[in-house]
Amino acid sequence: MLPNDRNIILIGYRGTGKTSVGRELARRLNRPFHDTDVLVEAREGRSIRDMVDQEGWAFFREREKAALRSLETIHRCVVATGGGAVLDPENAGVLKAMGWIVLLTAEEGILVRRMRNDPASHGQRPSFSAKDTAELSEQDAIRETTEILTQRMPIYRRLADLVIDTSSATLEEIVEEILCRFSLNGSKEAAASDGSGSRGG
Ligand SMILES: Nc1ncnc2c1ncn2[C@@H]1O[C@H](COP(=O)(O)OP(=O)(O)O)[C@@H](O)[C@H]1O
Ligand SMILES: O=C(O)C1=C[C@@H](OP(=O)(O)O)[C@@H](O)[C@H](O)C1
Ligand SMILES: [Mg+2]
Repeated sequence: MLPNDRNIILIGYRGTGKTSVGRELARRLNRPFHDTDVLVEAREGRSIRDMVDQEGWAFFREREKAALRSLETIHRCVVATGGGAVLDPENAGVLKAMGWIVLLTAEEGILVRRMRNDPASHGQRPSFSAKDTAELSEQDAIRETTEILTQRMPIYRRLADLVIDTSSATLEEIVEEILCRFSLNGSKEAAASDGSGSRGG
């Protein structure tokens, strides 16, 4: 498979833009787009919030893992993962094998504000704590986000081939950066694989 035939996989915390960037990136590349949250909700016929409220987080994580497994053999696609998908080491291995991994990051306060302003949060982002997200003060939500990011960032960074801070970037700028780096990366890989990169000046 040519390097640029690889899948592009988006990882990162809730609200970093994986779904929005992934959808636009797929459009620009004219490639299929898969969002694991959407796959899980479609298969279960209910929202993530209902799944978690009625069955618990473990139920959702099992369905998320199955959704990821169903994507294992795809090529030339763009995949947006849910922010917690990488926590399962088997999922991390599947993602690493699936393609080129882009980690999206943003400052905690920006993430909290984006999620509070996102209508999709109610159904797709149930609280990790006992209190409902909407009941948390902004400060408590920032504190919760900071705590969870402290645990997750090492996992995210270990998997990432490219890291983009989205805190003050527009969707367009992020997509352009990924397209540019994907094409550069692809030509480097192609050169390395056919040896043309070794003929230095
Ligand atoms: N770069 C950005 N600048 C401003 N708002 C953004 C940006 N990326 C995403 N958003 C907004 O943040 C919210 C969450 O985006 P989403 O793509 O669902 O993120 P994720 O899939 O990582 O949770 C949405 O309301 C989206 O419009
Ligand atoms: O970070 C997480 O554990 C989660 C992130 C969400 O997806 P987004 O990252 O697309 O919001 C969704 O999978 C669920 O609420 C769990
Ligand atoms: Mg998403």
